[in-house]
Amino acid sequence: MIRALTIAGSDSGGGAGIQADLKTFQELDVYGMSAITALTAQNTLGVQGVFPASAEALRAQISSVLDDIGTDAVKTGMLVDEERINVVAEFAQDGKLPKFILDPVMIATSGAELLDPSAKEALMNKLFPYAALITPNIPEAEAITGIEANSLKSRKDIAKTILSYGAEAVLLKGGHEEGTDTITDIYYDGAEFRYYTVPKINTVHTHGTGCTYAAAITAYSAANKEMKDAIYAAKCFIHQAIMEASPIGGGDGPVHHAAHRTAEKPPIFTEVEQG
Ligand SMILES: Nc1ncnc2c1ncn2[C@@H]1O[C@H](COP(=O)(O)OP(=O)(O)OP(=O)(O)O)[C@@H](O)[C@H]1O
Ligand SMILES: Cc1ncc(COP(=O)(O)O)c(N)n1
Repeated sequence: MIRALTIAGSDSGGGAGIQADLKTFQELDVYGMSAITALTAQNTLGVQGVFPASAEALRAQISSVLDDIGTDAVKTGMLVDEERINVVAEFAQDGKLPKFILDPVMIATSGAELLDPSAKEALMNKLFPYAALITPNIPEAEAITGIEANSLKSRKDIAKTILSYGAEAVLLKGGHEEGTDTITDIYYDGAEFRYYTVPKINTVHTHGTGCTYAAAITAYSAANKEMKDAIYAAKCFIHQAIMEASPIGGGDGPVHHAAHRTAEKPPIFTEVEQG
């Protein structure tokens, strides 16, 4: 059985965070495990409360899972603050986080703060160097680098800057791009840029897209797909999940994690450029 561990926050509404990750792992036939960084009281309208797990509780969860079951890949999502980042960094420094997919979650779609802004440097300095892939969305990438993502050139500069912190690769997600008919995610690994372009789906039901996408990349990496192939397969999975997202609740509904079972394969245009 292929195994994957997610270290992230719990979304009581079931659309993002740990819940999205475990649903995605299950859909992709990967045995899912979790270490919870915080409970959030959350629904499709927003985040009503955040209740961090103690550093001790977080460390104990990760140790319990790794000491007995082990894992083939690890994903991180909401890490709350520097204290919890330090716990994850202990495991990273000990070489215990294989195929580490780091989703630098900072602010929820609804606007809620999921990472203390003063913890940004710790995330970059203590965890980025251990990541196989970092998956920022546009606002996160701008906050990390201080570069405005207003052109292709600036996006490529952002990818290069993030990679310079020591990760193996970066995937700059384009979901927040405005005024376009297509969305492009940009991959960079120091040797090449790879552009994954899809038609934009006209929907507000995108709660959990970032978590689900990174979880699918983690699942495919755990199953030994090369990173670029894992991203392509995950892109297909997330696109189908957004296409069939449901208007559950009164706000921005969650993506449909089981959509890949029945939905048609989306057109994904891939372009490669030496970098
Ligand atoms: N309207 C859309 N149509 C097609 N693909 C989309 C759409 N919105 C997001 N995506 C895709 O979903 C994935 C997640 O991208 P996004 O930039 O929204 O991440 P995120 O902001 O971290 O997600 P979240 O909404 O969970 O915070 C990317 O592959 C992106 O291209
Ligand atoms: C626990 C948790 N983790 C991550 C997100 C980000 O997801 P989104 O931006 O889709 O709200 C979230 N809302 N909640």
